[in-house]
Amino acid sequence: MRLEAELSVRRGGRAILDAARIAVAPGECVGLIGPNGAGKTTLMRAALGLIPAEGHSTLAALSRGTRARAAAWLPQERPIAWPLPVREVVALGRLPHGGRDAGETEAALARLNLLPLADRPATALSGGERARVLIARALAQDAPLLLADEPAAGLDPAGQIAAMHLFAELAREGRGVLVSSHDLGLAARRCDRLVLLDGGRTVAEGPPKAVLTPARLARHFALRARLEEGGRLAVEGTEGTGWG
Ligand SMILES: Nc1ncnc2c1ncn2[C@@H]1O[C@H](COP(=O)(O)OP(=O)(O)OP(=O)(O)O)[C@@H](O)[C@H]1O
Repeated sequence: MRLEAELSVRRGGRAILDAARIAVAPGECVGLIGPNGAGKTTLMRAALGLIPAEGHSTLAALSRGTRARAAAWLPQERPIAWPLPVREVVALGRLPHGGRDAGETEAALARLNLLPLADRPATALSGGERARVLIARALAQDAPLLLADEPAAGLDPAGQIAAMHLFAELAREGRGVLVSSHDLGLAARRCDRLVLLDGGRTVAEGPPKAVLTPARLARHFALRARLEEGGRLAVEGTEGTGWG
Protein backbone atom coordinates (compact mmCIF):
# COMPACT_ATOMS: atom_id res chain seq x y z
CA MET A 1 0.00 0.00 0.00
CA ARG A 2 1.40 3.35 -1.05
CA LEU A 3 0.38 6.57 0.68
CA GLU A 4 0.05 9.46 -1.67
CA ALA A 5 -1.70 12.65 -0.70
CA GLU A 6 -2.06 16.30 -1.58
CA LEU A 7 -4.24 18.08 0.94
CA SER A 8 -5.52 21.49 1.95
CA VAL A 9 -7.16 22.27 5.28
CA ARG A 10 -8.75 25.55 6.37
CA ARG A 11 -9.54 26.49 9.95
CA GLY A 12 -11.12 29.77 11.03
CA GLY A 13 -10.69 31.24 7.54
CA ARG A 14 -6.96 30.40 7.51
CA ALA A 15 -5.21 27.79 5.35
CA ILE A 16 -3.26 25.58 7.74
CA LEU A 17 -2.46 23.13 4.94
CA ASP A 18 -2.03 24.49 1.46
CA ALA A 19 -1.80 21.66 -1.10
CA ALA A 20 0.74 19.89 1.13
CA ARG A 21 2.13 16.79 -0.55
CA ILE A 22 3.29 13.53 1.00
CA ALA A 23 4.17 10.16 -0.48
CA VAL A 24 5.34 7.00 1.28
CA ALA A 25 6.17 3.83 -0.64
CA PRO A 26 6.39 0.32 0.86
CA GLY A 27 9.85 -0.26 2.30
CA GLU A 28 10.68 3.37 2.96
CA CYS A 29 10.97 5.36 6.16
CA VAL A 30 10.01 8.98 5.57
CA GLY A 31 10.64 11.68 8.16
CA LEU A 32 8.14 14.54 8.37
CA ILE A 33 9.91 17.60 9.74
CA GLY A 34 9.11 21.26 10.20
CA PRO A 35 9.00 23.92 12.91
CA ASN A 36 6.19 24.12 15.48
CA GLY A 37 2.88 24.85 13.81
CA ALA A 38 4.14 23.83 10.34
CA GLY A 39 1.16 21.49 9.87
CA LYS A 40 2.75 18.06 10.43
CA THR A 41 0.00 16.69 12.70
CA THR A 42 -2.71 18.19 10.49
CA LEU A 43 -1.18 16.59 7.39
CA MET A 44 -1.01 13.16 9.03
CA ARG A 45 -4.56 13.37 10.35
CA ALA A 46 -5.91 14.59 7.02
CA ALA A 47 -4.01 11.87 5.13
CA LEU A 48 -5.61 9.30 7.44
CA GLY A 49 -9.05 10.77 6.81
CA LEU A 50 -9.50 11.71 10.48
CA ILE A 51 -10.30 15.36 9.71
CA PRO A 52 -12.07 16.97 6.75
CA ALA A 53 -9.73 18.17 4.01
CA GLU A 54 -9.74 19.14 0.37
CA GLY A 55 -7.60 17.24 -2.10
CA HIS A 56 -6.83 13.55 -2.23
CA SER A 57 -5.28 10.82 -0.10
CA THR A 58 -5.00 7.15 -1.04
CA LEU A 59 -5.66 6.28 2.62
CA ALA A 60 -8.56 8.63 3.31
CA ALA A 61 -10.26 7.25 0.20
CA LEU A 62 -10.55 3.76 1.76
CA SER A 63 -13.53 2.50 3.75
CA ARG A 64 -13.03 2.60 7.54
CA GLY A 65 -12.49 -1.13 7.92
CA THR A 66 -10.02 -1.35 5.04
CA ARG A 67 -8.19 1.73 6.33
CA ALA A 68 -7.81 0.20 9.80
CA ARG A 69 -6.06 -2.78 8.22
CA ALA A 70 -4.02 -0.56 5.90
CA ALA A 71 -2.55 1.90 8.40
CA ALA A 72 -1.54 2.00 12.04
CA TRP A 73 -1.65 5.45 13.65
CA LEU A 74 0.37 6.61 16.62
CA PRO A 75 -0.96 10.04 17.64
CA GLN A 76 1.07 12.50 19.68
CA GLU A 77 -1.34 12.24 22.62
CA ARG A 78 -1.09 8.94 24.47
CA PRO A 79 -4.28 8.51 26.44
CA ILE A 80 -4.88 5.14 28.08
CA ALA A 81 -8.13 5.57 29.94
CA TRP A 82 -8.81 2.10 31.33
CA PRO A 83 -6.66 0.09 33.73
CA LEU A 84 -6.40 -2.81 31.26
CA PRO A 85 -3.31 -5.00 31.54
CA VAL A 86 -0.58 -4.02 29.07
CA ARG A 87 -1.04 -7.29 27.14
CA GLU A 88 -4.74 -6.50 26.53
CA VAL A 89 -3.98 -2.94 25.41
CA VAL A 90 -1.48 -4.30 22.87
CA ALA A 91 -4.02 -6.95 21.77
CA LEU A 92 -6.44 -4.11 20.86
CA GLY A 93 -4.21 -3.67 17.80
CA ARG A 94 -5.75 -6.91 16.50
CA LEU A 95 -9.32 -5.46 16.41
CA PRO A 96 -9.18 -4.52 12.69
CA HIS A 97 -8.47 -8.22 12.08
CA GLY A 98 -11.54 -9.30 14.03
CA GLY A 99 -9.36 -10.05 17.05
CA ARG A 100 -7.59 -12.91 15.21
CA ASP A 101 -4.09 -13.18 16.59
CA ALA A 102 -1.40 -15.46 15.18
CA GLY A 103 1.12 -14.44 17.79
CA GLU A 104 1.33 -10.76 16.73
CA THR A 105 0.52 -9.49 20.26
CA GLU A 106 3.23 -11.56 21.96
CA ALA A 107 5.73 -10.67 19.21
CA ALA A 108 5.00 -6.95 19.63
CA LEU A 109 5.33 -7.20 23.43
CA ALA A 110 8.67 -8.97 23.03
CA ARG A 111 9.97 -6.52 20.42
CA LEU A 112 9.29 -3.53 22.67
CA ASN A 113 10.72 -5.39 25.69
CA LEU A 114 7.33 -5.23 27.42
CA LEU A 115 7.00 -8.85 28.55
CA PRO A 116 8.10 -7.91 32.11
CA LEU A 117 5.26 -5.34 32.20
CA ALA A 118 2.64 -7.41 30.34
CA ASP A 119 0.36 -7.99 33.35
CA ARG A 120 0.66 -4.47 34.81
CA PRO A 121 -2.36 -2.12 34.44
CA ALA A 122 -1.49 0.22 31.57
CA THR A 123 -2.59 3.19 33.68
CA ALA A 124 0.19 2.39 36.17
CA LEU A 125 3.05 3.12 33.78
CA SER A 126 5.44 6.02 33.25
CA GLY A 127 4.93 8.24 30.19
CA GLY A 128 7.82 6.54 28.37
CA GLU A 129 6.55 3.04 29.19
CA ARG A 130 3.09 4.03 27.96
CA ALA A 131 4.63 5.26 24.70
CA ARG A 132 6.25 1.83 24.24
CA VAL A 133 2.90 0.10 24.87
CA LEU A 134 1.21 2.19 22.18
CA ILE A 135 4.04 1.51 19.72
CA ALA A 136 3.56 -2.20 20.47
CA ARG A 137 -0.20 -1.90 19.88
CA ALA A 138 0.50 -0.28 16.49
CA LEU A 139 2.94 -3.10 15.66
CA ALA A 140 0.39 -5.75 16.63
CA GLN A 141 -1.96 -4.16 14.10
CA ASP A 142 0.46 -5.46 11.44
CA ALA A 143 -0.56 -2.86 8.86
CA PRO A 144 1.48 -2.13 5.73
CA LEU A 145 1.63 1.58 6.66
CA LEU A 146 2.60 3.15 9.97
CA LEU A 147 2.11 6.85 10.69
CA ALA A 148 3.67 8.09 13.92
CA ASP A 149 3.43 11.64 15.24
CA GLU A 150 6.49 12.48 17.34
CA PRO A 151 6.70 8.97 18.77
CA ALA A 152 10.04 9.73 20.42
CA ALA A 153 8.65 12.61 22.53
CA GLY A 154 8.94 11.79 26.22
CA LEU A 155 11.29 8.84 25.68
CA ASP A 156 14.73 8.91 27.27
CA PRO A 157 17.72 9.33 24.89
CA ALA A 158 18.28 5.59 24.43
CA GLY A 159 14.52 5.09 23.95
CA GLN A 160 14.42 7.81 21.27
CA ILE A 161 17.24 6.14 19.37
CA ALA A 162 15.63 2.71 19.80
CA ALA A 163 12.25 3.99 18.54
CA MET A 164 13.74 5.52 15.38
CA HIS A 165 15.83 2.38 14.87
CA LEU A 166 12.65 0.29 15.12
CA PHE A 167 10.80 2.45 12.57
CA ALA A 168 13.71 2.17 10.13
CA GLU A 169 13.76 -1.59 10.69
CA LEU A 170 10.00 -1.84 10.02
CA ALA A 171 10.61 -0.10 6.71
CA ARG A 172 13.41 -2.59 5.88
CA GLU A 173 10.83 -5.34 6.52
CA GLY A 174 8.63 -3.82 3.80
CA ARG A 175 6.26 -1.42 5.57
CA GLY A 176 5.87 2.20 4.61
CA VAL A 177 6.67 4.38 7.63
CA LEU A 178 5.94 8.09 8.07
CA VAL A 179 7.32 9.55 11.26
CA SER A 180 7.31 13.16 12.40
CA SER A 181 10.19 14.34 14.53
CA HIS A 182 11.88 17.43 15.92
CA ASP A 183 15.18 15.55 16.24
CA LEU A 184 16.60 16.50 12.86
CA GLY A 185 19.88 14.61 13.31
CA LEU A 186 18.13 11.38 14.30
CA ALA A 187 15.61 11.75 11.48
CA ALA A 188 18.46 12.38 9.03
CA ARG A 189 20.32 9.28 10.21
CA ARG A 190 17.35 6.91 10.21
CA CYS A 191 15.03 8.08 7.43
CA ASP A 192 15.47 7.35 3.74
CA ARG A 193 13.80 10.63 2.85
CA LEU A 194 12.72 13.79 4.63
CA VAL A 195 9.68 15.92 3.83
CA LEU A 196 10.01 19.47 5.11
CA LEU A 197 6.79 21.30 5.87
CA ASP A 198 6.49 25.00 6.72
CA GLY A 199 3.44 27.25 6.74
CA GLY A 200 1.26 24.33 5.66
CA ARG A 201 3.24 23.71 2.46
CA THR A 202 5.74 21.06 1.44
CA VAL A 203 8.83 23.19 0.91
CA ALA A 204 11.40 20.44 0.28
CA GLU A 205 11.63 16.67 0.06
CA GLY A 206 14.41 14.24 -0.74
CA PRO A 207 17.43 12.56 0.83
CA PRO A 208 18.23 14.07 4.28
CA LYS A 209 21.44 15.76 3.17
CA ALA A 210 19.73 17.41 0.21
CA VAL A 211 16.86 18.70 2.37
CA LEU A 212 18.76 19.89 5.45
CA THR A 213 21.00 22.50 3.87
CA PRO A 214 22.37 25.33 6.06
CA ALA A 215 20.08 27.77 4.19
CA ARG A 216 16.94 25.73 5.01
CA LEU A 217 18.04 25.14 8.60
CA ALA A 218 18.28 28.94 8.95
CA ARG A 219 15.13 29.79 7.05
CA HIS A 220 12.75 27.16 8.40
CA PHE A 221 14.22 26.29 11.81
CA ALA A 222 15.99 29.55 12.78
CA LEU A 223 19.18 27.55 13.30
CA ARG A 224 22.77 28.36 12.41
CA ALA A 225 23.67 24.74 11.83
CA ARG A 226 24.86 22.16 9.34
CA LEU A 227 24.35 18.47 8.90
CA GLU A 228 27.69 16.68 9.13
CA GLU A 229 28.68 13.39 7.53
CA GLY A 230 27.07 10.61 9.56
CA GLY A 231 23.98 12.71 10.27
CA ARG A 232 25.16 14.74 13.25
CA LEU A 233 23.57 18.17 13.39
CA ALA A 234 26.25 20.71 14.37
CA VAL A 235 24.42 23.70 15.85
CA GLU A 236 26.30 26.99 16.31
CA GLY A 237 23.31 28.98 17.54
CA THR A 238 19.84 30.25 16.75
CA GLU A 239 18.70 33.13 14.58
CA GLY A 240 16.73 35.67 16.60
CA THR A 241 14.92 34.36 19.65
CA GLY A 242 14.08 30.96 18.13
CA TRP A 243 10.41 31.46 19.12
CA GLY A 244 8.71 31.51 15.71
N1 LIG B 1 -8.59 23.17 15.20
C1 LIG B 1 -7.78 24.16 14.83
N2 LIG B 1 -8.26 25.43 14.65
C2 LIG B 1 -7.46 26.44 14.26
N3 LIG B 1 -6.14 26.30 14.03
C3 LIG B 1 -5.61 25.08 14.21
C4 LIG B 1 -6.39 23.95 14.61
N4 LIG B 1 -5.57 22.87 14.70
C5 LIG B 1 -4.34 23.31 14.38
N5 LIG B 1 -4.36 24.64 14.09
C6 LIG B 1 -3.20 25.46 13.66
O1 LIG B 1 -2.67 24.84 12.51
C7 LIG B 1 -1.27 24.98 12.47
C8 LIG B 1 -0.64 23.62 12.28
O2 LIG B 1 -0.81 22.83 13.45
P1 LIG B 1 -0.19 21.37 13.58
O3 LIG B 1 -0.55 20.82 14.91
O4 LIG B 1 -0.56 20.58 12.38
O5 LIG B 1 1.37 21.70 13.49
P2 LIG B 1 2.64 20.78 13.82
O6 LIG B 1 3.59 20.97 12.67
O7 LIG B 1 2.22 19.39 14.11
O8 LIG B 1 3.19 21.49 15.10
P3 LIG B 1 4.05 21.01 16.39
O9 LIG B 1 5.44 20.72 15.90
O10 LIG B 1 4.00 22.23 17.25
O11 LIG B 1 3.36 19.81 16.99
C9 LIG B 1 -0.87 25.68 13.77
O12 LIG B 1 -0.64 27.05 13.48
C10 LIG B 1 -2.08 25.49 14.66
O13 LIG B 1 -2.20 26.59 15.55
